Amino acid sequence: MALAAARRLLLHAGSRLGRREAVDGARRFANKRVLVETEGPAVMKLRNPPVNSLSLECLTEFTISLEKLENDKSIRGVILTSECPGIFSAGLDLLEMYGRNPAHYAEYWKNVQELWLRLYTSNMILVSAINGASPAGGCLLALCCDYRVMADNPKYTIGLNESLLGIVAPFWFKDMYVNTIGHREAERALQLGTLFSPAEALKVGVVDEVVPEDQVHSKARSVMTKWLAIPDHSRQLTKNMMRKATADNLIKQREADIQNFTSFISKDSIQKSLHMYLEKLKQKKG
Ligand SMILES: CCCCC/C=C\C/C=C\CCC/C=C/C(=O)SCCNC(=O)CCNC(=O)[C@H](O)C(C)(C)COP(=O)(O)OP(=O)(O)OC[C@H]1O[C@@H](n2cnc3c(N)ncnc32)[C@H](O)[C@@H]1OP(=O)(O)O
Repeated sequence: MALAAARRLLLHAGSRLGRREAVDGARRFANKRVLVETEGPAVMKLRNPPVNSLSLECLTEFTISLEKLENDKSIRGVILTSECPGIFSAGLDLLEMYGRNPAHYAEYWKNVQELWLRLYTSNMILVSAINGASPAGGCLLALCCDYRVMADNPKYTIGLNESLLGIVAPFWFKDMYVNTIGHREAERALQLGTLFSPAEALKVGVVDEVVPEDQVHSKARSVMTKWLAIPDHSRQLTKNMMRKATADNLIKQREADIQNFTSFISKDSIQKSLHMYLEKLKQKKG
């Protein structure tokens, strides 16, 4: 209930802000964690420092921004990128999955599902400009896009690394990985929790193109121009034909998937794994 109210408030605030900035001629709208520019090809920038982790608030704002763009019939495509230097997204927020209660886990997972379904089945053209590290949920965001351009910086890695955390990527993460890189590569990468360098990601097909870091946005724009030249109706029907079965697989068992996640993540052994992983992240600094 509280989240629904927050969502209504954000939508309302978002549209007020959108109107005001449009009057200023700025053609953009924003909430705290997501900035959307609609001048030229629309660009959606995640800005949830330090690492663009997908907290509940961030997921909510992301979903609302996407909804607003979907409702604007003049917007046919969106470039998804990050405002946090060196990080595309660190994925799901570990602090939403650690040390909370089952009701919180259920609420969080419902929102993860919601964002995924919206992104994966969007009628808009989605191009990701991957300008930093993109593990797990960060990779998931990129995989939802129709085309992925990644910055050529060996420090940036991408992949579904859940098994390294002692957790398991759910079946719909797995399905999308299989759809993108094929069964054998997905099986190996999921078990090993592989984080691919840009060159490896290109080779295996996790990304479509790797370009020098200073060209990642211009390349994403030129890709968008090419895709915008295709008639919407035929492209959308084709996209739907390719993705519907995967999305439907979650839609028909959303509630069971929430229950699965909640009981899995609540286990003492899984909480212990997450604790150790969080400690490792802290120690890396010291
Ligand atoms: C058969 C049964 C099956 C049942 C299955 C059912 C359901 C499925 C169950 C679970 C599915 C869960 C799916 C999970 C998906 C995810 O996305 S999990 C998150 C994975 N993400 C990561 O592993 C990334 C971890 N982070 C990093 O590697 C690095 O932070 C970095 C992104 C490369 C950035 O490095 P750097 O710039 O050096 O920054 P720091 O490491 O110093 O980090 C800064 C602070 O940010 C905190 N942080 C980092 N990542 C996260 C995160 N994902 N969530 C929350 N917080 C994060 C980090 O701890 C630092 O915090 P402090 O400053 O120390 O407080």
